[in-house]
Formats: sequence, C-alpha cells, structure tokens
Amino acid sequence: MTAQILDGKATAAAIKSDLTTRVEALKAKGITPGLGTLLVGEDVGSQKYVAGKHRDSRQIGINSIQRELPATATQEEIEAVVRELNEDPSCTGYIVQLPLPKGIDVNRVLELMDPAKDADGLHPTNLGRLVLNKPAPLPCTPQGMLVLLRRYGVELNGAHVVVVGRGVTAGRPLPLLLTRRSENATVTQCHTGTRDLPGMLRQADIVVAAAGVPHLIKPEDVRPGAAVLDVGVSRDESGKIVGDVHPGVAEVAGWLSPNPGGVGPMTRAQLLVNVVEAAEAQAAETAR
Ligand SMILES: Nc1nc(=O)c2c([nH]1)NC[C@@H]1CN(c3ccc(C(=O)N[C@@H](CCC(=O)O)C(=O)O)cc3)C=[N+]21
Repeated sequence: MTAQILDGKATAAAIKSDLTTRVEALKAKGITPGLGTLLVGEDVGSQKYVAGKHRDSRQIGINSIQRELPATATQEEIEAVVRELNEDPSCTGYIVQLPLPKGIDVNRVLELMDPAKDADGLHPTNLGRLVLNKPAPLPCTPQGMLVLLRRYGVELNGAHVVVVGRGVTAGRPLPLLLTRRSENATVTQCHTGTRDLPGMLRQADIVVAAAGVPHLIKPEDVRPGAAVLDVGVSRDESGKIVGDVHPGVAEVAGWLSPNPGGVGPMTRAQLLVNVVEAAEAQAAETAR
C-alpha cells in the first residue's frame, strides 16, 4: 500500500487563486490588503519563511510591509515596531516571526499586537475567542491542516486524532479546532511526557507529527490506512528539511501530508486568508 499524498502545495495554489479574486474585489472598493512581517535577527530559516510569505502576497496582489531588526534589538525597539504596525493603516495584518532572540519577552510583544491585525491567529485574545467559540482569525498551521484534510475527504467526525507535540504554533491550538462540534474529532495530545507513544499512535485514525523530532514516527507505529501529517521541521547538516515522519510510513499510511510540500504551504496560504478576511471586515466596517 502506498499512501495518497495530501498535496499542500497544490491545495495552497487553489486557495491563492480564490484569494486573488477576493483581493481584486477589495481593490475595486479602494482597499488594498497589506501583510506586515517583523523579523528579528539573521536566522536563515526564518529569513526564508518570511521571504516566502512576501512572495505569496505579491502573487495575489497583497502589499508587503517588511520590517527587520538586528539580533541585538532590545525589547523596547521591538515593541516600537509593533506599535508602528498597529498604527499603520496600510498594514491590514502582520506577524512577528518566531522565535525572537533570547532575552526578549515574547508574550509581552505578542500581547502588544492589535488583535484585529493578528495574521497568525496566535494573539492571546484570539486564542481565547477560539476557546469560547467566538469568531477570530484562526491559527494558520492548525487551520491549514484542517483545510488539507477536508480537501482530500479524510473523515474527522468521530475520528481519533493523536497529536504529537504541544508547541504554540501547531500542537497546542490544533485540538481546539478539531474538537469543535463542526469537526467532532476525538483528540489525544501526546508530548515528551507521554509514557507509551507507540501504543497511542497505533490507536490513531489520524496522526499529527508536530514534535520537531526527526523521523520520530516509524512505520510500525502507524495503523495501516491511517492519515499521517508531517508537521515538524528540522534540518540536517546540509540544511535540508527533515520531518518528524520516517519515509517508510508512506508504505503503511492511507494518506500522507509530506514535508516539505504539505502543511508548510498550507500555513502560508492560511496567513493570506487571515489578511484578506481582516481587509474584508474592514471594508464592511467602512461601508456601514
Ligand atoms: N509568527 C510565526 N508564524 C509562523 O507561522 C511561523 C513562525 N512564526 N516561525 C516558524 C514557523 C515555521 N513556519 C513555516 C511556514 C512555512 C513553511 C513552508 O512553506 N515550507 C515549505 C518548504 C520551504 C523550504 O524549503 O525551506 C514546504 O513545506 O514545502 C515551513 C515552515 C511558520 N512558522
């Protein structure tokens, strides 16, 4: 058996094509959405992600507002740029690329963001609204996974999803989305403290590997026919991406979201969705 590939690149392209039309409609009303990014430091991986986000934006007609600070930037300097982006009317939504340099209080920075401009969906107010089932920009990586599973018809209703990892961008918020009545999945969250990870994995209809541990998920851990999403990003000595899923899993799983080419492009597409939706909300506000 060879898994059907959940093609995040192709799905993201379809989402971007739909967004292009919505951006044109906004422009006809005199609104051009703008995506802002704040990148602190010279991490090559982060530079690549941010460049990719601006490339995507340009493709669909969204303006880019690119702010950079050196790794030596102080808390005050970072907060000053956040305040600027909050005030800037050309910036519809923005992200502060994580991680921030050591010694910076990340949560203080994130809490200073205008929740209405939170393109990542990771502002405490928006995460709180998600818990309360109120409308909010959704966290991009989990929402990207959901859209990908839906597109390929992977059943969520009643499914047992085992999420490995509890990071703020992926593992922690994903169960909030999956356990809503509209999705109706049952979720087990596993992490480094989980006693019998292979035993948990074997019970899963869907495995989400978001631990950041290279090849953590082995073929013998996966129930034949299960869906497996490779989310964790590590790099080998040559800088090549290594995911959390062992390549042999492709022979056992029913569906596989590869890495690269799976959840990464979906995360970026969802970021654009959040910016376009923020601009549409703004347009509706102006029209009233
Ligand atoms: N505030 C914030 N928001 C984020 O969303 C965020 C972040 N900080 N910090 C780091 C992680 C990581 N992340 C990725 C996004 C896209 C790809 C992606 O598109 N990857 C391509 C490959 C890219 C390559 O080859 O380097 C793919 O999977 O096909 C990967 C990883 C977003 N993150």
